[in-house]
Amino acid sequence: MVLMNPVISKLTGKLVVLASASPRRLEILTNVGLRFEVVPSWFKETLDKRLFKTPHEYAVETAKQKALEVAKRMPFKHLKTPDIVIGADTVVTVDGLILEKPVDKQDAYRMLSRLSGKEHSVFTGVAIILCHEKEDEEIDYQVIDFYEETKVKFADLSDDLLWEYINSGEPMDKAGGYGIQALGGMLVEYVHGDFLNVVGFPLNQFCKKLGLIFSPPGSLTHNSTQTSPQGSAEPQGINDPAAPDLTSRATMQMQNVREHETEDSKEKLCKMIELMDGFKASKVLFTASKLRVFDVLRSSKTGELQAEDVAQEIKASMKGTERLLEACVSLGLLQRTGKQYANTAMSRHFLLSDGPLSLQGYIQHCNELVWPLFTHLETAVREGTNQHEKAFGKTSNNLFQDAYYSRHEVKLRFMKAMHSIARVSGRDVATAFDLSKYKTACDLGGCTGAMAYEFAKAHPGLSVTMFDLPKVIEMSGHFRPHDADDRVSFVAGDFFKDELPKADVYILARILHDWSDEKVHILLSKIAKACSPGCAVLVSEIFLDEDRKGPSRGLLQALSMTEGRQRSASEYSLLLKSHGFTAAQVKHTHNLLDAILFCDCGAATSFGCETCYRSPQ
Ligand SMILES: C[S@@+](CC[C@H](N)C(=O)[O-])C[C@H]1O[C@@H](n2cnc3c(N)ncnc32)[C@H](O)[C@@H]1O
Repeated sequence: MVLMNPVISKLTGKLVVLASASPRRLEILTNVGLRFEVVPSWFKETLDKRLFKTPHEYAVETAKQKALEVAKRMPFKHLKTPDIVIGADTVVTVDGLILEKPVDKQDAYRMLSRLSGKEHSVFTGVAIILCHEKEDEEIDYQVIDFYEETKVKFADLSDDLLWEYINSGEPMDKAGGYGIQALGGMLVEYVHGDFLNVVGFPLNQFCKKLGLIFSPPGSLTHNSTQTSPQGSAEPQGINDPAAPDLTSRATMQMQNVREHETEDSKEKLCKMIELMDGFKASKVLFTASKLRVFDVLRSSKTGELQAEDVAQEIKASMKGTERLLEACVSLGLLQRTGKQYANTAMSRHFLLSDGPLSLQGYIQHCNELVWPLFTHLETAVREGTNQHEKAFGKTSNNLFQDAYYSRHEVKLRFMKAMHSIARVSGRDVATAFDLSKYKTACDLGGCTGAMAYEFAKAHPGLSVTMFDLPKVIEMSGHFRPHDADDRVSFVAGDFFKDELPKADVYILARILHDWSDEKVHILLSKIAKACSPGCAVLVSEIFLDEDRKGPSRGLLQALSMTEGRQRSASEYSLLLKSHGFTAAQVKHTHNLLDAILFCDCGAATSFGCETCYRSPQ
């Protein structure tokens, strides 16, 4: 018997297409009464997994590409336009690895023994493509996507059992090398989450999503009315004798749609207000930092002060101080009990000038340098140039030599800014990859050495040479940590002109984005020349999403850049590839900077390359 799901019934009369040849997905959807055509996708599953922050993003993107390929092909090859195309992709992940379908029995054995005795995750990404034919016969594709995660634990599996299972042939066409719905069920100790998700399709969430598309929250669920995804009401079922009064139902429906729209527009308004006031919030943070409000509160005996005491300490007016403190409370930078103000955990963490993770240096840089540049944004956009001259009355052909290092206090401020970001992100960058096989590293443009010290701390066998312009090296002593490691040494030079120190790993942290492709090629060719076979290059930057739609931190920074540009991980990979470096591993650290490790494994050993895992050549 088929239990007629009211949501599934909404699809009656529509051309629904499943863009998958998987018999398991076909069975799951047929069992709930869905009528559909199967058009297997021609999309090759070749997306570079390393470019995705999480396995589910990879699965969702693959599902989306599979479904879009079918949706776009059908009007030409099949001469009909589907209403809905469903795509799905299932991956298994364990120990940070994505397991796909095994290529042979040995591969299946490797996968299954990795899963033995452990919990792993099964992710299915699903994409629902709604195809709308427009008046000009163009087709509009609306994509709704989601994913489901289920945790599965395997029992400890003996080699005999594994080989018996592998020889049954079942693992070969299945992600992770097993099928839970058949013999593979014997391997499983427990399942947490949607079982059908492990089989290949998260039916429950799929139905919920269809419910949201065809009957958004608040609308009537009676199957004789329907709300389109855009929110317009469409009364149906005129001939249904059991249907209640259609006019009042349609009116209620419209009311619900309007409520929904009101909620939606309120959310949009909040977002707009946040954007309009964003600059005020930044300036409050900059000013409170510059006036040392957070340090003053910390150094009081009880950690809290009244507004008048703060005003006295920072030598400012009572009225202005009170307004500033109140604004800080509203932004979560301070807390207030009665008349007493105190730091919040966030400000204790990042805003005390001597804290290990202090962002004070960077905040002052934003206030004194980035802020004036942004006040000329309109001209910068019109002219396509950096507004250094307008903001500071000086041209800057070379950002570092002409702008940052022209005056002592500006140089110090810039170095403090770099230092604070390197302190906050350095540990995550330094520990992003296993560098234990390397003995020497060179941090090119290492500034204060903060990143170099983090690398030395994270890798006990590594000596790090910090290389930067002479004007920087002469001041780096100011930033030397009290427990400075003597495996860090300093060399002065210009990386475009001078010979680079020899090293096994070259670190480029926030260097390449400052330069045009042309300059990047000059620097990379110098690194390639200094490199011996087997050496590596570690690039750490904000990586733009591949579609350049985010992260906004990177795209906003680009607006005040001079000759440089922000790039995606694959753009960096292309630049390095032309100098013989292969992108080996990508790490999204969830901190301020991400990282890619490139290797020059042209002369890999007969065992293959341990960094990029390429087979022997
Ligand atoms: C954006 S900062 C990055 C600092 C550091 N790598 C970090 O992540 O904190 C760029 C660094 O490159 C250095 N630099 C710029 N041009 C250089 C050159 N021609 N030779 C050597 N270093 C240079 C600057 O002095 C500065 O320290």
